[in-house]
Amino acid sequence: MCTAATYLTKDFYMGRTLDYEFSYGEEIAVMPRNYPIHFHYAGVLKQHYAMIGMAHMADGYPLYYDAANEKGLGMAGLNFVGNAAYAEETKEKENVAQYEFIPWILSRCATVEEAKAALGKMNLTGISFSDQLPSAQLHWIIADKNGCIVVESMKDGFHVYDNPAGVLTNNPPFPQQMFLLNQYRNLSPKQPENQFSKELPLDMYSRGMGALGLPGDLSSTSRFARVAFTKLNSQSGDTEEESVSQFFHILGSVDQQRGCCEVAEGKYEITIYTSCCNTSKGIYYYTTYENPQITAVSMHAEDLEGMEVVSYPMLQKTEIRYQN
Ligand SMILES: C[C@H](CCC(=O)NCCS(=O)(=O)O)[C@H]1CC[C@H]2[C@@H]3CC[C@@H]4C[C@H](O)CC[C@]4(C)[C@H]3C[C@H](O)[C@]12C
Repeated sequence: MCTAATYLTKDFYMGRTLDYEFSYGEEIAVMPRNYPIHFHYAGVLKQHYAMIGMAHMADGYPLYYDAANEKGLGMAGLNFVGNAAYAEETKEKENVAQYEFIPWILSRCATVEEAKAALGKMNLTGISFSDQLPSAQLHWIIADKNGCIVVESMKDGFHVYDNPAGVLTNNPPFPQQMFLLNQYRNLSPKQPENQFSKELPLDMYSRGMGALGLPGDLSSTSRFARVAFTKLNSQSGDTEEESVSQFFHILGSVDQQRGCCEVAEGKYEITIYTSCCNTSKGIYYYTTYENPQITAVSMHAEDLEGMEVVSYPMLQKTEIRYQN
């Protein structure tokens, strides 16, 4: 499972959790403007926007899971197993392999509006990167400070939806996830009035009762509702520290602790990493399961006129700061 969210304060933030029972070995990868991107169909793109994100490095080529470019546009791929279906190659449109979808968009689009236009011209195919890395069944969230969309390639076609909630998890398809929020329209961060019955003197025995009924489990529909509620009611200051801290709290609402989601005998899904990218400033913050201390990689600390991808393995060891 995975969960993604956007957050706007003075800057625009976007991030995700990556939940799984094993890691593909991912690193924070900065792709400078002159790194030649070899697209499967479209040939080599020699110059493009620089980007930063989490990627599996395959012989120097970054297979991005989530990233943002220097213009402030962000994009993340989340599992969409059983529903994702890619198209066959076509002559009518520009073909893009699913594994290169993120760099294809982020290399050329500065905004969600531009991304929407680019999506209209492309055809997403299911071709694999390699035999070892078969095609992943994903759907994507694309966002900037002015808007957010979801892209779902399914048997019944290629869908682009506006995403007013600015969140995404996994199955079912996005319109159904949004529909299910109707069930929770009564939830509130405020203390609820007794609407149940005038006959009963029902007591407000606790704080936080306004959101009673918000599901607490780890299913993708429950995580969708929980992270939407948390994000949309979120209050924070707008400094970098306050925004980043708040963002990690938002995704903290869907954090997966080892032991609570058994996917096979003795195998547990956990939140491998949580990211928060300040897409306005090109700073990628992350925590890992074993290292809850926030660590950052800044795109602008690298030579963005360079030609090679620079990548940093995630720091996995907790550093506890003793005060005495
Ligand atoms: C496993 C992850 C989703 C985790 C998740 O959601 N787990 C819950 C399962 S469930 O939702 O409950 O069913 C996904 C998210 C992004 C993916 C990579 C994208 C680039 C690249 C694409 C290539 O084609 C194949 C290899 C590749 C490295 C991909 C590997 C893997 O597929 C990644 C990590």
